[in-house]
Amino acid sequence: MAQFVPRHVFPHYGAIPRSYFLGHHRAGLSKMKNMLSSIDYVVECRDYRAPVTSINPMLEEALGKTRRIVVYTKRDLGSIPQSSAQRLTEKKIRSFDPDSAVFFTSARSRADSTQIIKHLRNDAETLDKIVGCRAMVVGMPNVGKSTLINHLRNYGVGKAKALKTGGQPGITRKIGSPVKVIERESGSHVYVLDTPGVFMPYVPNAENMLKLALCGCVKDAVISPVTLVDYLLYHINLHDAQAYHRWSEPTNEVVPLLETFARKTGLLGKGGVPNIDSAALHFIQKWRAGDIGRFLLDDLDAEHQRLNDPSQNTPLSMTQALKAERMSRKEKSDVNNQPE
Ligand SMILES: Nc1nc2c(ncn2[C@@H]2O[C@H](COP(=O)(O)OP(=O)(O)OP(=O)(O)O)[C@@H](O)[C@H]2O)c(=O)[nH]1
Repeated sequence: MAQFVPRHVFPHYGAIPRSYFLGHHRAGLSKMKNMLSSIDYVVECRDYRAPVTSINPMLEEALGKTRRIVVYTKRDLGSIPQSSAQRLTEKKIRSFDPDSAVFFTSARSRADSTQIIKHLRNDAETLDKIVGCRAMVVGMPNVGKSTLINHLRNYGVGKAKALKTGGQPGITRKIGSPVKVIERESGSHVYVLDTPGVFMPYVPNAENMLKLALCGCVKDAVISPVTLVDYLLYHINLHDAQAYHRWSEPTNEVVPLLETFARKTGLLGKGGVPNIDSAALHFIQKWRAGDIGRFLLDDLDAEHQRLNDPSQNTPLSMTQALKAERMSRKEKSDVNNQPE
């Protein structure tokens, strides 16, 4: 049998939507900015599977110089615990933020969250604050902010879950009340505030939009699930084309893969016809649960080069991003209104 050759380039970035900036994102961002003067720390969450792509330049711009802790969430979905690959990956990720305290967390690991508690507890600059220390947890939608706060509370003060979490973005819509995560004898306790996930007004690079959608930062209905699985398949094949052997031989063809997947998992419509969209959503869910390989969607070496090359590294300001989003909407409506 001929040897399987994965695709080295993903062929169709064409008609992918590039924005998902909702009313509560805009309102949340503006409220966060107004609250900054009463905040000691920003805890910025990024997704471990897309450590560079899940940085939101809008948040970086808005939150400016406030002291920052960077937390890469969902570590369990991006690497194998204690492996040398994990150590190397995390060394590279750390190098992106040499001036911030950087943590990697998995909701399954108590030790990961405890490291953050230790850091906050020992922070000399907030030890003697009479009113206590306030940290605001920010990041893209669905990145795991509320989950992180629940864990910090549980491991810090032994209390049960305080915040609602869920598999789709937008569970948190407003800035929450302070949640105590550390008690200090001095009375300078540490409180953490949850915030609504904020997306960008416009994502200049269509591939980044696919990565963010796969990580769950945009609602599943925004991009066709079959396109998402096609893009995921491209990545899976580059890492381990055996990862889906339960359902299919290695393949670069998304529809036949989804047909066999639907047959083998019983996702059939009328007359036993495979339900392709439903199969695509289930396939993505399996990957999000860590069942079809654990790897990063970002190429860290390429990202490192890009970040060090000023000609390739011009993040859009909020105004530019909003303008780009308006232009893209106008282009779309012009195309739709053209006579046949
Ligand atoms: N496997 C895994 N899943 C996680 C982890 N952290 C969070 N999740 C899951 O990710 C989903 C989103 O988590 P949330 O805590 O609701 O995310 P959020 O950032 O508060 O979301 P918004 O309400 O959109 O702002 C939930 O299904 C969590 O169970 C993690 O470390 N590992």
